[in-house]
Amino acid sequence: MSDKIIIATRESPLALWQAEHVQDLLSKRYPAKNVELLGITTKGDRILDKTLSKIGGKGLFVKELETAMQEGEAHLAVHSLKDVPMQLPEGFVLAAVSTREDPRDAFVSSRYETLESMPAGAVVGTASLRRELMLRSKFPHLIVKPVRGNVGTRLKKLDSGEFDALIMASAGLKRLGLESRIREIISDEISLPSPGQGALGIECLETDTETRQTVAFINDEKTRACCLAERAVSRALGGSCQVPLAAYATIDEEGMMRLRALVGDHTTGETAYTEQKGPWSQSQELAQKAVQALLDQGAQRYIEKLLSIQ
Ligand SMILES: NCc1[nH]cc(CCC(=O)O)c1CC(=O)O
Repeated sequence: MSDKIIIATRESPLALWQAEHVQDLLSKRYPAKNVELLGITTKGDRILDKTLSKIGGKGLFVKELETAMQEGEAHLAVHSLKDVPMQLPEGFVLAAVSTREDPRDAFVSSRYETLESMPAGAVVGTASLRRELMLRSKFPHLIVKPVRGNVGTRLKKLDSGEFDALIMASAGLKRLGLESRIREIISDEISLPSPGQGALGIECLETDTETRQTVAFINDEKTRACCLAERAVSRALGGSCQVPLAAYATIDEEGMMRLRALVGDHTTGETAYTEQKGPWSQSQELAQKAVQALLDQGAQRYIEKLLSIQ
């Protein structure tokens, strides 16, 4: 066994926190090993002037990390699972999915206490079509404005008065020690989370059995089943930032999985929604049922319309 483990990571503060977190877990588990980080700036980090859905989506944040693994410069990459494309490139696997930080969205504002209390015409910043759809369908009196950049950049834009509020992932804010910025955790009944939100995904080469075994202890089976069900729904429906889609699964004490998913048209707020329940051992079947239920409600119509205007 080699005595070094190299983790490829993006260099945003959140990505670094997450990579350092895994570095910590690995160092504690394997005190004899040297666990290092390899910071990489991805195309997604460099192009900041366009919305994510227009520049090609999630793949932009992981491709360079995958190249580093292919070229033997790193053993594994740590990602926010929700940023990982639904279909990994040939030759890569999700070696581990960690337990989740809070998967819900957060309301961040210095002007208003809650999303509900915002008056007509107030401006909410988000770069996510899923959050835009939620706002359009449930809070049509609010104005949605795109915001990009990492967590810190977005908060600066909020503080400079460009927006009245932001909707962001609670997980990112908590990890960065910015929990005090959260005015309200938005219920998952109001804002259904994104596939994989709050979980970390560890990616490595499929053939690298040593790394796969090394990181296996970080994997949480139930979280993995939930996230894979969510990702299966997303994959079947186009699976990218270009489609406003939410999918969120939980498993109760009796082992029953509850999978909720929605997809819609963020320009009108129209939404197809489904909820499926069954034993968590059948999570992939539940995902298929959810997809079928969404298609039965005309989900294809939203997806085609979106893809045609891009
Ligand atoms: N799309 C960016 C992104 N990717 C992961 C997180 C937060 C951490 C997570 O959800 O696991 C964020 C920030 C946000 O959506 O506000």
